[in-house]
Amino acid sequence: MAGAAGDILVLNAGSSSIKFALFDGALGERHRGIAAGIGGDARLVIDGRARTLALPDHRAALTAVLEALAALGVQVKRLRAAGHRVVHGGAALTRPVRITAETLAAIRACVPLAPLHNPHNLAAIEALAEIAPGLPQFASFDTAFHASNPEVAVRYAIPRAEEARGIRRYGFHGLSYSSLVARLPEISGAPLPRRLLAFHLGNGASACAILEGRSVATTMGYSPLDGLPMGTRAGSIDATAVLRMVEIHGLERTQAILNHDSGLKALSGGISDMRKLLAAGTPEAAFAVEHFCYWTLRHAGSLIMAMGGVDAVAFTGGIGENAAPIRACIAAGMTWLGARLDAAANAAGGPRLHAPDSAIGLWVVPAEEERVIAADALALLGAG
Ligand SMILES: Nc1ncnc2c1ncn2[C@@H]1O[C@H](COP(=O)(O)OP(=O)(O)O)[C@@H](O)[C@H]1O
Ligand SMILES: CC(=O)OP(=O)(O)O
Ligand SMILES: [Mg+2]
Repeated sequence: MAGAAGDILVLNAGSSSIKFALFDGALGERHRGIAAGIGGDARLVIDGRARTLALPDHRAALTAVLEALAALGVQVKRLRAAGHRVVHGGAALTRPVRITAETLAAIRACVPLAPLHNPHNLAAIEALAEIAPGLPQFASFDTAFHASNPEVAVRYAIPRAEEARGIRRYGFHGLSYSSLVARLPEISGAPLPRRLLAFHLGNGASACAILEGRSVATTMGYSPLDGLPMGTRAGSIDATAVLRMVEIHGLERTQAILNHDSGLKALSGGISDMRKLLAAGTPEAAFAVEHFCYWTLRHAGSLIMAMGGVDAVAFTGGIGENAAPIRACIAAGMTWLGARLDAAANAAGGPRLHAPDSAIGLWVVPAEEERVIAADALALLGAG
C-alpha cells in the first residue's frame, strides 16, 4: 500500500544502517525497510525486497531510502510527522521531544558523545526539514529507558565537579530494550520475566539488566563506545590506555581508532560485519568471534549480579536476531545457570530458543525501535 497523507515516517539511523518505517495514524505499518552495510557491501531492503547498491555513506543511504519511498508513492511533504531515533541527548534530553531550534542545538551539542550516531540523526532531521519545512519532527532518545538506573549504577567514581559536567553513565539502545519489554510477553504468551537479561547485539552491541520491566544496569556508559566489543568500537578499555593513545596519536586520531578501527574489525584484520566473520573461516575471524562471545558473557555476569539472578535471556539486534552460532555460544556460556538451548529452535531463529529442561527462558525478540518512535511522535502530536 502506498503512503497516505497523515502517515508518520520513522528514520532510525544506526552506525551501519538506516532503518525506516511508515505508520498510519493507528500505528498500522505500511512500509518497512533498511539500508544496511553502509560503507561496505550495502543493500536496500524494502517490504522484504532486497537489492544491492553502492551506499558509501549515510548521506547516500538516506537519499536512497527517500527515493525508494517516493517510488512507492510516499511524499515527505504529505506526511503528518516524522520521528527519529536520536542516540544521545545528554542529561537534558531524555523524554521524546518535538524538534525545535533549541532541541536541535542540544542534539548537536552531543555529537562528541556519540560520533557514530548523532551526526546521522541530525542529517536525517535536516534533510526532511529541507524537503518539507513545515513537517512536525520528533526525536526519541536511546538513553531514556535507562533513566530508571539507580544512582549507584550511573555514577563514575570521579569528583562531583566532573559529574556536574555530565560525565556519568547514560546507557543506549533504550528504544530497542523498551520495545523488547513490550513484545516479549506477546511473543512468549507469559508475563515478562522478573529478572530479564537482554542482549542488543548489532553493529553496536550492549546488554541490559531489566528488573520488573525497568532497566537497572547496562553495559554502555557515557557514550556508545563502552561495554561489549562491537563492529568497529573497542568496548570497555582502561582510561589510562586511552590517555596513552592520545599522547601518541592526538585526540582526533584516537577517537577514530576507538570508534572506527577497533572491535571485530581490529581483531579480525578488517571485517566488522558478523555475517562475514562467521563465513570467513580464518583464525583471525574465529578469534574475533570468540572475543565477542567471551566479553559478552563477562559483562552478562556483572548484569546478572546487578539484578540478583536471571529468569530469562532475550536476544535482539542484527546479530541477536540472525546469528544462530553467536546465540549458541552465549547460551553455552550460561550452562552453569541451567540454560539449555534447543538447537533446532535456535537454527530456525526462535522465537523460543530454550529446551524444555532449561532453568531459564531463552528468546529472540525482533528490535522494533521504529514502533516505539512512532508511538512517541503520535503521543506528542496528540499532546500538542
Ligand atoms: N544472518 C546474519 N548472520 C550473522 N550476522 C548477521 C546476520 N544478519 C545481520 N547480521 C549482523 O548484524 C549486524 C548489524 O546489526 P544491526 O542491528 O542491523 O546494526 P546497527 O547497529 O547499524 O543498527 C552486522 O554485524 C551484521 O553482519
Ligand atoms: C547506540 C548504538 O550503538 O546504536 P547502533 O547499534 O544502532 O549502532
Ligand atoms: Mg541499531
